[in-house]
Amino acid sequence: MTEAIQIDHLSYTYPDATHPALADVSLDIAQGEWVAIIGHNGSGKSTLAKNINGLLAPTSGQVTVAGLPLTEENIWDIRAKVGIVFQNPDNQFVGATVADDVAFGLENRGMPRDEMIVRVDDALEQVNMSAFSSREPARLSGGQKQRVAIAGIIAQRPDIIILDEATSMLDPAGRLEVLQLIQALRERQSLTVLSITHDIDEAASADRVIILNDGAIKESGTPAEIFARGPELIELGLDVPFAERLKHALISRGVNMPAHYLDEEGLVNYLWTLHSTM
Ligand SMILES: Nc1ncnc2c1ncn2[C@@H]1O[C@H](COP(=O)(O)OP(=O)(O)OP(=O)(O)O)[C@@H](O)[C@H]1O
Repeated sequence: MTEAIQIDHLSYTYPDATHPALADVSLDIAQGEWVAIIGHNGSGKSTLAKNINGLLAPTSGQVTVAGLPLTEENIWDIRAKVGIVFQNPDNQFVGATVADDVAFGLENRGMPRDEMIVRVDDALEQVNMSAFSSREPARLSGGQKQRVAIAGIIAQRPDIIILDEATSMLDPAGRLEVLQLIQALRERQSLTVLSITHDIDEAASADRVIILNDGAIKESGTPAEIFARGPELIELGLDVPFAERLKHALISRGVNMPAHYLDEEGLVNYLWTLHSTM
């Protein structure tokens, strides 16, 4: 099976820097996998994303995307396979209406109008925004704006979507909207998702979580494996899910709690069993 993204011994040092922003990072992401990269400010997350879509060229090492080595000749083919949703929904709009905006990338590729209309309608339907196609993007909520930005990407039928802090400016409802959309898209098509995030709920939605620390991979595992290391995460300056923090607070007060990771629902269910045996 082709890996969606292969990163082999990637190092990157900014031209004016003495310390590498990425140091010997190796990572394979399978087609259809959802991987979340977490790490404190300055750990190298954005630098990694920029090395994956060719905005930066590795100082050493190799990046391969959908089987294509990232080189100057392949860069446009690779960018057609990788869509990036950025942090600020307001900076992503170019069209006067939602439909124009979703069509923009297709127009740039010179797609015939008939095919373009079908793709735009299909993409808006997939993000549940068909009813808004003639609206002005500026008047939408944050979550709706990010859904339109995602429609603009899926209209181009990429293999990989990178969410670069894509939910960080949204309120909790908007964040949930976007995460549920990504889940739904993945159920319908084999989409590889790489989310770079500070948001612990977004990381918890992934198949695998990778912790970057000082430009290197510190840990990699399922969300449950990673979040079970609560105190270690706090030491790395990372957020810990509410349920995990509560569990540790209860342990420190002498309550007997399971060692494995519990999400909120799991914690509530466990606390009920304690209550019923008292
Ligand atoms: N243009 C640049 N020139 C020099 N150094 C840079 C540049 N951009 C980033 N760096 C440095 O590279 C390291 C990694 O930065 P990067 O932005 O990739 O981290 P990050 O994990 O994405 O941080 P954040 O969560 O704040 O976005 C940091 O030490 C940062 O100061």
